Amino acid sequence: MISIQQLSKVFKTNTTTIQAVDDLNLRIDKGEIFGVIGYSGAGKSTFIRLINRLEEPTAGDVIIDGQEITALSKNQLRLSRQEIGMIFQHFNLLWSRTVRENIALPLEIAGVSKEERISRVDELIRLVGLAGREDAYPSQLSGGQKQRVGIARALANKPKVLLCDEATSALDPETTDSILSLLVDINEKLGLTIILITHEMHVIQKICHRVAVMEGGKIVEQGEVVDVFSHPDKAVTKKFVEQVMGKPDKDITEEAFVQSVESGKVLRLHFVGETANQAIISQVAKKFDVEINIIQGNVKQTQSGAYGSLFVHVTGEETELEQAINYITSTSVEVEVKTDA
Ligand SMILES: Nc1ncnc2c1ncn2[C@@H]1O[C@H](COP(=O)(O)OP(=O)(O)OP(=O)(O)O)[C@@H](O)[C@H]1O
Repeated sequence: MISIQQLSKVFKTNTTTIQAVDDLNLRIDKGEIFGVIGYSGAGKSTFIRLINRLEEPTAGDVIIDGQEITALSKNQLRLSRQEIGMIFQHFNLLWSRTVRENIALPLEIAGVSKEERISRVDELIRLVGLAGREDAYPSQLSGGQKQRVGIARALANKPKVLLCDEATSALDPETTDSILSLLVDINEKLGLTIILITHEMHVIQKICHRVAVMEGGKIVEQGEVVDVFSHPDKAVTKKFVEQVMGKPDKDITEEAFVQSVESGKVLRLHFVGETANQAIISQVAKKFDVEINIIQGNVKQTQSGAYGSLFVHVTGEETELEQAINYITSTSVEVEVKTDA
């Protein structure tokens, strides 16, 4: 759906030259939720604004659904932008217009008839969960509601792509989650391709299929979210993974527990991908005559399955224990035996 080739942006001021985006290459599939994460100054905002040419590239190409965006004239670009919706951290709503009027604005600009506008706006209001608030002004809305208006407005012209520029950064955690769920819902219902930029790994974990990590204007690492979570390569990626997983578990309590058990086995079960969805613990407890105690665990759901580990103590007859471990190993859960008491 989107192909980005050797994309660069250099800002020149009187005193300095800043390479904000440096030779980016990326392919994003149709229907994908693709996240770009990076710290402040990494070049994320510049990158996302280059996609719809809110920022003009210094070099490189952006191709969306076969159309070379970077080759369009100003007039062609205006039309083409109707197919690229965008939402912003601070919503960018018109304060003098109601919810309904804000959502209708891009339809007015596109020359859609009044009758059609009314029915499209009604449909969008239902889609984003704003029924009952149609006639409110932005100043009367909560942050989450304002972003819902932003999303409805971005979707008004049925775009192929939705760009999200730190869309949840101004929201509290609970509202963030409700907006992220709405984005997943829209992605699934409409098959919309979504590109988002963020500095929060939680956002990536919750809704993205793939992620690219940006640093110094470059993409330093990219892949499926679970793969990046389980094998972060670069130091910057490891720090982002720690944001949601905490520091790698080398904690004293684990060692102390391993020392203290008198029978059974202490295992660490590693989940990467689909497996955590299979309720493996309850299956093992039902199939084999063993007791399983979960000592500690940290498993996060991502769009492409779960990632994390569980630290468990399993007790029972030796043969049952062995069969249980063999069974777990036969799934894609990785088993690490910490003790053999
Ligand atoms: N209009 C501009 N003129 C000059 N320099 C700019 C301009 N816009 C961005 N930059 C510089 O480009 C670099 C990348 O900025 P950008 O805003 O894209 O990063 P970011 O990862 O989105 O960070 P943040 O989340 O803080 O916005 C920074 O060094 C920034 O100062």
